[in-house]
Amino acid sequence: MHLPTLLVTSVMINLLIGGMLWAMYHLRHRERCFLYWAVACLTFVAGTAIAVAERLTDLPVGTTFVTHLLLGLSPMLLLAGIHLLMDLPPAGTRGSARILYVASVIYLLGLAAGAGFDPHVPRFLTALYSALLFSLAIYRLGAIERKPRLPLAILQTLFAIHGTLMMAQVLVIGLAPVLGGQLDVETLLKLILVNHLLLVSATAMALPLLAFTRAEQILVALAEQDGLTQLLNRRAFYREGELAFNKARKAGNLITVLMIDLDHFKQINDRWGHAVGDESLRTVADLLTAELRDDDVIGRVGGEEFAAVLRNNSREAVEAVAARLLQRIAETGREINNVPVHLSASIGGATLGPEHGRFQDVLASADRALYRAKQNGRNRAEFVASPMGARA
Ligand SMILES: Nc1nc2c(ncn2[C@@H]2O[C@H](COP(=O)(O)OP(=O)(O)OP(=O)(O)O)[C@@H](O)[C@H]2O)c(=O)[nH]1
Repeated sequence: MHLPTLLVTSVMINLLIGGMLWAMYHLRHRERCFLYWAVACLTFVAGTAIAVAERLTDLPVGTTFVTHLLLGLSPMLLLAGIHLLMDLPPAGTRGSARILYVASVIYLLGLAAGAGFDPHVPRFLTALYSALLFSLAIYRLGAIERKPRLPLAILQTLFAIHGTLMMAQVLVIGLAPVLGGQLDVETLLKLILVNHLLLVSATAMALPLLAFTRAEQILVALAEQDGLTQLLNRRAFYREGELAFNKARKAGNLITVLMIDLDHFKQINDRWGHAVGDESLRTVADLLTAELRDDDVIGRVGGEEFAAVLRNNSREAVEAVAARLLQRIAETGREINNVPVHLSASIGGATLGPEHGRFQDVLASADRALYRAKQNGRNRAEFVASPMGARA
């Protein structure tokens, strides 16, 4: 392996990838994560180029410091780009931020103190610092809740291999003085460098994949969301409800559908205006989200009509939930936007029974119960009697 050839190849690959990311930054309406990643590639190129120049000419001592500063900055920018893309706080959690600051200060001081003495010292420090950054990146990626799973798993794997490789470099340099002639340090370091180059290229390919799947995920979420209340829209609610129905059927569990319709909503709009009407809808949506469980399915299925699928509940428990919802809607909706709206709702409920062959059948039963609640004076809940729903 000819080292200058390796380094020049590295510069070329990173220039190409950096250029590609730079182009993506412009094509993707200046999405800043691409800029960070492009600059990460370019700082790596600059660091490597200075390292080559250092080998070929007699550059002053300070250049080693600058070289490694750039090489250490590169994974840092990579991590910052991921934070931007995934809407994570810039420095991560308080614990990881502290680790990052302390490590960065030690790294800088170590570089400043050791760069002039032995060429292996800055390589040792940069590898150690990079390994730490890769570990932090794995940790931060693991903590992301809404995941585009595949690209995140690919990136975590690449970071794990890269971090291990950097630790191997640390070990090789660290053990060299102890093992003396038994270790062919230069050959091992070249081997690590080749793998490092491959990993840099693979990581740069995985980053746009992460950005694109993330963008698609956001678009899909928007297409399934009701713009006013952020609840599931009708289509998404039906799909999720059907999934819950099929799961419950298979497992022999209960589910209950609640149809929740606001009372005399037309009058609220007519009397107080659409802004108050909209705020009332948002208030009820927030209330449903707060009162129901995380794994319940909640949607806005019509203008002033909401629906929920409650999982694994007995009829008695669901009746108590409905009563609590009515009470909370009346309490919270007494005054909205400083006007006495006196909001109330009617609820129709149906628990999965043998007569329900499809999810739509449970919905139809809940709709009939809702009709009864409206007929019987509103601000109340009615349930469809079901042979299976009665026991639990
Ligand atoms: N502000 C606002 N109003 C809406 C929205 N979607 C539907 N509506 C209104 O909701 C009202 C629904 O009226 P109706 O279907 O007659 O029902 P209601 O007045 O609630 O009467 P009952 O359901 O019988 O108690 C209509 O006036 C719609 O214009 C919305 O997104 N925002």
